[in-house]
Amino acid sequence: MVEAILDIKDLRKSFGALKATDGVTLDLRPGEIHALIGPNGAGKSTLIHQIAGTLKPDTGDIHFLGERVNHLGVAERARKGLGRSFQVSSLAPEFSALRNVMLAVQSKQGSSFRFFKPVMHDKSLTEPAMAALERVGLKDRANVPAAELSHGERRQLEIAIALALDSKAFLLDEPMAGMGPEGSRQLTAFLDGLRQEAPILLVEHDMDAVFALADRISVLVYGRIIASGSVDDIRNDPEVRRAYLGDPA
Ligand SMILES: Nc1ncnc2c1ncn2[C@@H]1O[C@H](COP(=O)(O)OP(=O)(O)OP(=O)(O)O)[C@@H](O)[C@H]1O
Repeated sequence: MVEAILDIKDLRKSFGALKATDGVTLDLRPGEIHALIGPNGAGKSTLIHQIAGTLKPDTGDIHFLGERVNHLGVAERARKGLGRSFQVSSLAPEFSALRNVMLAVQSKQGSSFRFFKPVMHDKSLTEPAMAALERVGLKDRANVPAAELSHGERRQLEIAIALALDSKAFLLDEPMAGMGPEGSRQLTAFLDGLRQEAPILLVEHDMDAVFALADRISVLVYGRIIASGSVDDIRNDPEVRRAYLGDPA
């Protein structure tokens, strides 16, 4: 069996009486896009935040590249190669797109201060940062402050940062949100290729994108995975159709 890059076992998280994550077990294998779908409030973002390290699970295990990472903070997980793009952005809004990616390159190189070189002229930072921006289609927006980018462009910028960090897996929470049809098409094509580099756990409401991209789909309802399988399995699953895809009960 193929070793999973990311392995989640029996994860649980409650907010008061609400079981937002209720015993979730799933994995992410090399080369795949594993989509996580479910109705609003099903617990998709809560799950992604626990995997990324921004939220602490009550119980359960998260293994990344064979190592238990429950105790690690978000920055440490990112440095180990867990790349992410969230609904709530983690960008430095006043910095340009380029500078935001350069910060990631710099953190990966392990040097937080450079006394002898003005950073914006340091090619060891600017070149990989520009390359990452070019890959996500933001080269022409490199000098625009993150705060002035559109919602969709900020998502692209977060993916560029994840690329610059040499991510070994990507956690993407609704990357299509706020994109027009053309933007969604471009991002779909980009993610299609990205899976070769590192597998993607994709939370997405855009079902066209999910059905076009996913190798596997897991369906989350009330914090539980009610079904997991191929696109065809999920499309034809009567319980999924009732709970999520809108069939009458
Ligand atoms: N910090 C919190 N405190 C209390 N309840 C929370 C908190 N975060 C999320 N919840 C609740 O947990 C449940 C799951 O929310 P979550 O945002 O994970 O769902 P989701 O599937 O991502 O929804 P959407 O598709 O709308 O983004 C919801 O009922 C939500 O109200």
